[in-house]
Amino acid sequence: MSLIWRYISRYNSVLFFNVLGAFGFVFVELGLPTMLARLINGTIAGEGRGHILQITAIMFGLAFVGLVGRVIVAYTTSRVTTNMVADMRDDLYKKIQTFSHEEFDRFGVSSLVTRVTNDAFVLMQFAQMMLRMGLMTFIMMFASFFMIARTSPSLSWILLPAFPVLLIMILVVGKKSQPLSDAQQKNLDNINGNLRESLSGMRVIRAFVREDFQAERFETVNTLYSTVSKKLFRLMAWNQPLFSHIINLIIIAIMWFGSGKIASGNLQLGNLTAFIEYSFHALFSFMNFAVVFMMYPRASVSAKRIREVLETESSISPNETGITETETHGYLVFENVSFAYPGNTSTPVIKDISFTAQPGQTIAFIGSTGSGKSTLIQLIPRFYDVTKGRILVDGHDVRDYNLKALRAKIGFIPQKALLFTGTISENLRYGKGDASHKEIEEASEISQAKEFISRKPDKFDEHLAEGGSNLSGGQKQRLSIARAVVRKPDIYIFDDSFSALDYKTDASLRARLKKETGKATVIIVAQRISTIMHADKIIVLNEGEVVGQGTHKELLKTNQIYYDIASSQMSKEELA
Ligand SMILES: Nc1ncnc2c1ncn2[C@@H]1O[C@H](COP(=O)(O)OP(=O)(O)OP(=O)(O)O)[C@@H](O)[C@H]1O
Repeated sequence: MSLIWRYISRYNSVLFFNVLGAFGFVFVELGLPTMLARLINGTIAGEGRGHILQITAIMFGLAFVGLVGRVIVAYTTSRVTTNMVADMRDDLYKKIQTFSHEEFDRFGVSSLVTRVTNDAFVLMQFAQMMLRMGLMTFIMMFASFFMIARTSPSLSWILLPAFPVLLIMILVVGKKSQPLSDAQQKNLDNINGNLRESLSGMRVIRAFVREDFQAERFETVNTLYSTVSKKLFRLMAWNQPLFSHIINLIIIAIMWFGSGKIASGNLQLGNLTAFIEYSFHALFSFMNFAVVFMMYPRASVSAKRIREVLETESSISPNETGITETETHGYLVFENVSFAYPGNTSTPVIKDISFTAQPGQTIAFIGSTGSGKSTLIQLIPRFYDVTKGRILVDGHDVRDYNLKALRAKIGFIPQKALLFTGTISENLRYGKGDASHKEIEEASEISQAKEFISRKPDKFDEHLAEGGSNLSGGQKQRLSIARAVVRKPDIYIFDDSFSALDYKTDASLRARLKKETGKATVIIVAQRISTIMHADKIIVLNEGEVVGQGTHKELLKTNQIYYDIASSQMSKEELA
């Protein structure tokens, strides 16, 4: 509730009209039976046509006010709740953007998607119910009781037993539905996760002819979701008919006792009619209020999930007031750096690594798979923070930098090239919005992408599908390199970014890149010896430790692991 209030209270003036509309509506709904009672009583008492006309005119007027009240409530409710959910999603998105990879790993991408889409939607539905019905029924309930007591205090007692019964029903349903709502949202996370994985991995699924297997997996999570949903809806399904049944019993009782009172001359017919109407309003308001209350557990689960995201502080602080300018550019120092993934602190993936890199130098990392190469380079732009030791960029600890300024120094080219929906030029300008056409052309030339771009019908305006899926792996890698080159960073980090290129393109790209990155520091992770053999320094990693450093020639002589990798890829003549 507090989360919803935090958002809807931003629209106080619209809310004011909502409350006004609700009061107007209640006034009319209770005013009409009051007028009806006067009409019936007056007619029976033999008051003339003038009286009937007067009351009918007032009832017309009231009905019109009621219409306006309803429209105001519906309009203001829709306005406030759509704004609420839009604001909430904006805040969630902004928050998620600040998350480090640790938080992404912890929440899981699918769960974050469900929280932003479905959980926010559940809250919107709840807020709509609350504003449309909750407030109105609340006012209606109290106003009806007042009118009931005023019309016939001696009949009012009939209503009393209904409320504890209805209250117990509400509480039982509320208590039972909370864990079911919780499970329902978690199962929805699982459906999302399953769907994400299987849709993005469709090619692998087809290649391995595992459609049936995947369909079974989907069916399992889908069945789990529907089983829990059925339980929840079954619980809800009993409610409304039971409520209506109790209300009907009470109305019958009122008619029974009311008729007795009319017969004995203690109650007028018009007053009984109005009393029944008031009782309907009181009981139905209570029922509607109960519906809102029963939606509460589900909404509170969603609110909790949204609050979890909004209240999570990123383990990597953006350090807004940190260093933004440095005197030197491209100096990189690792000082006894160790790192363990969060939640796995007992087994460090990087162990006590030290090295230095200077502008103009190329430092390469090689090692068996899982030796920690990708992890190590992710520490430089602070995707994760070191567990021990420190990393210095241009003489300052990376943690002392303004995070954006630190990342602006770095051109990171990830292992898996990811492009965004849009044109090629939009993708190339991703890191430098104001780059000229000449700059993006130059960058694509350096990254050996210009040739295939020129063969595209729309050249740089060629549209790329989601994730760049209408390009080959090598083309995506070349564009992802060009995107980094456009920024002209101080430090380039290539995380096995040449793996999808053929040997010839790989060689020409590195030759052009060498010229371009003359003053920059280049860090390369690669599996291919040919990609890194010309590096100024090659660092051999094994199980997170440095087991050798030197040039290609030196390592061939001194390092067995390096020699083994090299000999598996090069001929004897090349090795000699
Ligand atoms: N997000 C993560 N959470 C926990 N452990 C991880 C995570 N990412 C990687 N690891 C583990 O860290 C170790 C090093 O992985 P890393 O990706 O750095 O190796 P790599 O040398 O780059 O391998 P490759 O050459 O296959 O890409 C591996 O044992 C891996 O299982």
